[in-house]
Amino acid sequence: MDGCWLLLLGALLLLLPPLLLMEAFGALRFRLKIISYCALCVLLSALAVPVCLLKSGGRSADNMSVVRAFGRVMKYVYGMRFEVKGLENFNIEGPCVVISNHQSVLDMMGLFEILPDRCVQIAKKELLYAGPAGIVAYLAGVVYINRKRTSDAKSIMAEVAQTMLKENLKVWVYPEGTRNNNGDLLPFKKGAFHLAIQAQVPIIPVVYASYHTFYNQSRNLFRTGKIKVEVLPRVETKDLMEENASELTEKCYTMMRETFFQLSNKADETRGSVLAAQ
Ligand SMILES: CCCCCCCCCCCCCCCCC(=O)SCCNC(=O)CCNC(=O)[C@H](O)C(C)(C)COP(=O)(O)OP(=O)(O)OC[C@H]1O[C@@H](n2cnc3c(N)ncnc32)[C@H](O)[C@@H]1OP(=O)(O)O
Ligand SMILES: CCCCCCCC/C=C\CCCCCCCC(=O)OC[C@@H](O)COP(=O)(O)O
Repeated sequence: MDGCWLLLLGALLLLLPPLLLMEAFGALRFRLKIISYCALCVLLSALAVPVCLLKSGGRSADNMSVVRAFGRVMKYVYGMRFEVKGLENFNIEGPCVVISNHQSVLDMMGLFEILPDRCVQIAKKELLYAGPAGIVAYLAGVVYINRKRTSDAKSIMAEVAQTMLKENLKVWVYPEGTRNNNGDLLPFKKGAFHLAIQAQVPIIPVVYASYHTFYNQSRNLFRTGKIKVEVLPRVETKDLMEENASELTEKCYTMMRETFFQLSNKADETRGSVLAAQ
């Protein structure tokens, strides 16, 4: 009997190094792929900077179409395909606030896939220091906010409400406020909804299905895949006041969460925590 246990232990000890090696190799491969993705973003940005400068001579939302054209290269390199529904909902006269869920740095591919003309994003100020990517985003009109200084962020958003009307801009906000890949949506921050109410412009919610089948940081998974996207019908904000911001936030959150589960083929929201646990 003792011999049996020893044999089993020996087999386990023999298996352990290759298993650990495979795990380490998986982690390394995942890291390298993410680093190469970021490097490609930086490289494409460096190529786009002079084109933006030649096109507009400085910072302008028109440059975003240049960034979009360069950015669309990435989906071919990383084998991402998109299935988009409701694109016609972007066809509205005048400015609006676009809100979408934010899962990972890979979202840049999904952003450039459907980004309408003259649409700028709200981004955390740290991205300004991402070398050429920060510079090209600045040239394309991206608005940087300091999330740690809420009062500064709010006053910048209040300025954006004026600018978007003056310059006929769409503004893309990630209302979760950070990347989140846990198989559910995080509760929404309220900045996007105050912005839409202050400017009295509609909100267009956009939902990307969960990446869990092809991308998961905790499982070192990053392979090619298909991403379902749905652009939902606009939500009007006309005649809403500041005190309505919370209910507007709740309404959009509920609608987007439902769509997120539908697109991600989840029967109900409890699946979210199951995926998070994987
Ligand atoms: C060339 C190819 C390669 C290219 C690569 C580069 C290309 C670059 C181009 C694309 C760039 C894309 C970049 C994407 C980047 C994405 C990000 O960085 S996501 C992170 C940053 N974005 C956000 O954080 C936006 C979402 N956050 C908010 O809107 C927040 O609300 C906030 C304004 C930051 C404030 O944060 P916080 O205080 O934590 O938030 P709340 O809980 O919502 O609010 C507290 C309180 O304040 C009220 N309030 C909020 N906003 C306002 C307002 N504007 N006016 C008045 N009052 C406001 C809110 O109602 C709450 O009060 P209440 O009493 O509890 O209701
Ligand atoms: C010359 C110096 C060169 C320095 C290069 C630095 C490396 C730059 C790395 C990546 C550049 C690609 C940037 C693509 C834009 C990514 C947008 C994004 O997904 O940001 C995350 C942000 O939304 C939320 O951040 P958190 O989840 O809160 O954290």
